Amino acid sequence: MNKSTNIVWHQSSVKKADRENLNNHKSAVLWFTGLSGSGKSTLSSALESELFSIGTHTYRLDGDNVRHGLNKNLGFSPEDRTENIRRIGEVSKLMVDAGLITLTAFISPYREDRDRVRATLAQGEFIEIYVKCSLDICEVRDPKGLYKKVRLGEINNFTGIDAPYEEPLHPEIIVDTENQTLEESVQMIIQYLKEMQYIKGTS
Ligand SMILES: Nc1ncnc2c1ncn2[C@@H]1O[C@H](COP(=O)(O)OS(=O)(=O)O)[C@@H](OP(=O)(O)O)[C@H]1O
Ligand SMILES: Nc1ncnc2c1ncn2[C@@H]1O[C@H](COP(=O)(O)OP(=O)(O)O)[C@@H](O)[C@H]1O
Repeated sequence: MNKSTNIVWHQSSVKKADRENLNNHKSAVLWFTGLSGSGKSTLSSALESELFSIGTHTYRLDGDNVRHGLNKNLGFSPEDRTENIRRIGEVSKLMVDAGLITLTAFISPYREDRDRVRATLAQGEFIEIYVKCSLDICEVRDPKGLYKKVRLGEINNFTGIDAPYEEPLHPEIIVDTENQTLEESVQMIIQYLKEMQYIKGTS
């Protein structure tokens, strides 16, 4: 709902296309989604390093980090998760407008919320990457000890346990972190970005 009235959109004289030309690559959001422990942070971080090393302008937004600041007033109820993703979507849109390849690492469990972000961006600017990993393996990995806390009854509404995760139906990319190495997943995404001409490169 828009509470503001009497507001008028102001066009910038420097356009997204100008920034993309200057950067020598397109801008887009790489939207990583998956269970806690599936590998969103690890993979998006490794990919950002790789993109940075080949001269790409990037920025990465990560669930835990954003919840320390911009979204510190939000919890894990369905409504708060929806608002979390809405805000991240808006921030991502600004970053795409700024010419960046933006990487986001949020569970983003609801299909409708992800699709809403997709709908705010232009065709091809939202690249959904499903970081696929079974709940069993995520729980074995338990990088932050959160699943252990869930089993001890210390955390409620945990995604995959007592809160839903809706798998993407038609993601642009699926990485299977149970069966692919980190490097294989990074290269798979780099390959996609080259093939679809977001970044320059052979193939
Ligand atoms: N109840 C519950 N459910 C899921 N996750 C929880 C919960 N409580 C805390 N955490 C920690 O918060 C991180 C998820 O935040 P997100 O902003 O990505 O979540 S969401 O997209 O709004 O669902 C998540 O980070 P990742 O493990 O990196 O996914 C957890 O570290
Ligand atoms: N192929 C892989 N890809 C990504 N992470 C992996 C892989 N194999 C094992 N891991 C491990 O799984 C854990 C994933 O944790 P993290 O990246 O924080 O997940 P998320 O951000 O989705 O919660 C890390 O400890 C990482 O080292």
